[in-house]
Amino acid sequence: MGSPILVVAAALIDAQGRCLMQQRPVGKQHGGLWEFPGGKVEPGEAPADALARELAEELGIVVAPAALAPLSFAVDPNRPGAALVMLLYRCTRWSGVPRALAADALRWDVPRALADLPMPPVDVPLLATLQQALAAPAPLA
Ligand SMILES: Nc1nc2c([nH]c(=O)n2[C@@H]2O[C@H](COP(=O)(O)OP(=O)(O)OP(=O)(O)O)[C@@H](O)[C@H]2O)c(=O)[nH]1
Repeated sequence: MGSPILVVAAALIDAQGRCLMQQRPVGKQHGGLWEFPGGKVEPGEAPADALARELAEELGIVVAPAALAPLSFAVDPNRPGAALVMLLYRCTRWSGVPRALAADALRWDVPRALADLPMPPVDVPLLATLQQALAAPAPLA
């Protein structure tokens, strides 16, 4: 197996505790499935910088890398050649209104409802972790 592919993704959470998922365009790998916005880390790029770049490209929003809080990670070994490692960050602060610049559709909903959507296998445990994190009492500031 070669080097893992590193993918960064964001759980954008609004004031009502809803999370944003986007639908991958039909024709791409995982086309039609619902995923967290994000993408591959480029060589030499810090993960949070890569995610801020992807969120600007895909949603047209501005996010400070410091506003991206690591939440969890998961490994998708279900690929030829190399495993995919996905780092999920939680984010509650951004500027702009997310638009579907790279996806077929966007959807805001509570994690419990999003779990019914078809999604890539690596997203399933990450969404479950997010659901638990949002259900837990808020940490002391
Ligand atoms: N952004 C994102 N990608 C995911 C998720 N789950 C998951 O398996 N992936 C996979 O991780 C990879 C993300 O890379 P990407 O979004 O830059 O891929 P891409 O095909 O759009 O870009 P590329 O054409 O430049 O390779 C894809 O293979 C995608 O299917 C997820 O929740 N969010």
